[in-house]
Amino acid sequence: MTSLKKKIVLTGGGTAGHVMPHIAMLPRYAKQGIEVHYIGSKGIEKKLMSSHERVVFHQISAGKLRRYISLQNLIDVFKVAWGTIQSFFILAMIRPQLVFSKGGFVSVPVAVSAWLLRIPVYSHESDLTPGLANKIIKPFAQMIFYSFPDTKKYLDPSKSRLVGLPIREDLKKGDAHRGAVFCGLSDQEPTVLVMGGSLGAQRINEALEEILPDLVIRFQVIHITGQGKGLNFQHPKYKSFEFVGPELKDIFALSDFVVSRAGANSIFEFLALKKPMLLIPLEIGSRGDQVDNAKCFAKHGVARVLRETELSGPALKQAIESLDQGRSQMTKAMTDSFVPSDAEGLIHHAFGPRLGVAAQ
Ligand SMILES: CC(=O)N[C@H]1[C@@H](OP(=O)(O)OP(=O)(O)OC[C@H]2O[C@@H](n3ccc(=O)[nH]c3=O)[C@H](O)[C@@H]2O)O[C@H](CO)[C@@H](O)[C@@H]1O
Repeated sequence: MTSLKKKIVLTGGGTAGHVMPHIAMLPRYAKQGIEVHYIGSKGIEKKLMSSHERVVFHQISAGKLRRYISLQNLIDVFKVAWGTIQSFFILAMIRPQLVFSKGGFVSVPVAVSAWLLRIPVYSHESDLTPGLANKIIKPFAQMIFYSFPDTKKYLDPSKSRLVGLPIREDLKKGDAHRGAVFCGLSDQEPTVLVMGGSLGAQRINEALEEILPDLVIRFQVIHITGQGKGLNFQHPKYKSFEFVGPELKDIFALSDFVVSRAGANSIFEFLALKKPMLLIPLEIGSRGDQVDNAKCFAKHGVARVLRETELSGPALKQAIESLDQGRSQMTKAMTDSFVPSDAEGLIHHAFGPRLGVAAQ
């Protein structure tokens, strides 16, 4: 029997990109008195959720959805099967009104178990083209929400809805001075932030290393390198981090523009904060989702793109200088955003009836 308490189960993981939109939604659930559970693996989702006291985290075994032949795939079949059994019993115990999946390999066993238990499954696609997890989840889901208007053509119109990408509200409250103090830099000098998504990007780091001695003549450089991918470069105008937690909002506020991978969360955050961006989408060894994300932003004049296959020190330097010159034009183009600016509609119009939340 379904209890009367409003409960939601969240799932998704593997990289921060599959967790951040859930974090963005947490204050909204709290405001509505909704009890939040998270089913995930021992990976990044556990780490990121552990600082949120109101979320009950349930760890399951997870495998990876690989697109190539590997012995590891066989082992992972058993891990996924065990993860499905674990999810089934966890969901049977919680009996939430719905499961909300953000994709990533851990979400598939949770969605399948929810479907077996007749618990409605909703999913959200961050990227322009649907990822493997969402493709698998599609038949089990009541509705797939999406971020980019162009995603519409990949989904069934009666079972999908454009809502944008939930951004952490907190990111809009950054302070440049606080950012400068945190980085040991000045808040009066032009500053560029270089980041390679939540995992860092070795190729971007290498190209940057080549041009750093030149770049710091003109700019302060903040570099988010990714775990274990730091450089041996020291300069008073260069500051690097492996990963940044709550201080990221202040770093964003301090930065005049950004050089980044084209992960959906990152680029929607830059758009919301009106940060001009040079995107170097992950291309080599990827399904190409970031290439599509970047192309779409470039088409709307809110990003410039440097292809990974053309990436080199000199190409990066030239692209940064050219972006610096075209910054104000890009900021102007960001004023009329081509996507919904927030995802309030998600909770009120989509989940609302299930969770007993009135539309506002
Ligand atoms: C290698 C890989 O599979 N990448 C995928 C992954 O990227 P990735 O996990 O890098 O995802 P995104 O760039 O979308 O999001 C990264 C998130 O981490 C945050 N952040 C980053 C660095 C940091 O120091 N602190 C911090 O909080 C960013 O602000 C952002 O919210 O998910 C994205 C969204 O589905 C996809 O588009 C990417 O293709």
